[in-house]
Amino acid sequence: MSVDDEKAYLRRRLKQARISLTETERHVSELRICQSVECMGLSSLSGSDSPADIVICMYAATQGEVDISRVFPLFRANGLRIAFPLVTREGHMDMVEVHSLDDLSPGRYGILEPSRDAPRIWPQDVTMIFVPGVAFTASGFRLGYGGGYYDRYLKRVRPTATTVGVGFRFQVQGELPVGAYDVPLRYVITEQGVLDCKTEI
Ligand SMILES: Nc1nc2c(c(=O)[nH]1)N(C=O)[C@@H](CNc1ccc(C(=O)N[C@@H](CCC(=O)O)C(=O)O)cc1)CN2
Ligand SMILES: Nc1ncnc2c1ncn2[C@@H]1O[C@H](COP(=O)(O)OP(=O)(O)OP(=O)(O)O)[C@@H](O)[C@H]1O
Repeated sequence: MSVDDEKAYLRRRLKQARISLTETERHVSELRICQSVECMGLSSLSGSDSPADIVICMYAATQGEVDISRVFPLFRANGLRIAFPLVTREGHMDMVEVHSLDDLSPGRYGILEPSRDAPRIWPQDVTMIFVPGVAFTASGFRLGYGGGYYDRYLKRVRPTATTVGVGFRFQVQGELPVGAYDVPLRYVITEQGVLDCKTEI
């Protein structure tokens, strides 16, 4: 199988598995995952930055991705700045600050997005970014929908930004086809806990 065929096969299989979860399975896993997302996000408050200087990038779940939006109110209550992806053109996205989930409306690919007119976050200001995906490895490699959006975006954030993949445990694969553009993530959160990708092989 060619690398592209292998990626296409994995995307099909894992997207199917994601939407096949029962409502209860999804609910239980999402609650556990959100606890880790909460801890990880709030850990950014223990550094020297004031909360207003901390920018956390979230995402609006689509196609059965883990929905982490329930942590939004807690992050906001702690004064953190939250941003969501906005597709700007094919293969490219920016992050836009969001004050309320009501600021989001359906955009490209039907995903909830912030307004095109709202100010963009400077990628160098990103403190932490939660990254959805179709598949991950314990070493932090990630397979997305194939648009290269996160691959390109992760190259623009500051090197000290904490990059965190979010998925269900079955999305963690032993190996994935790795491309030259792939930027490995620092952590991967699943319902079984947090994988520290620096210590995983
Ligand atoms: N929740 C979420 N938001 C995100 C991403 C993501 O992966 N998840 N992105 C990260 O990339 C960007 C959007 N990228 C996407 C790229 C392709 C498809 C998609 O559904 N592609 C179709 C085929 C193309 C089409 O419908 O035009 C498919 O997969 O079948 C969705 C999102 C920005 N926002
Ligand atoms: N930094 C980059 N500059 C130019 N092209 C890139 C870059 N990153 C990725 N690409 C291209 O984008 C396409 C998709 O890459 P890949 O299959 O790794 O996407 P993905 O990680 O599955 O998708 P996404 O990041 O949108 O979820 C590939 O053809 C790749 O060559």
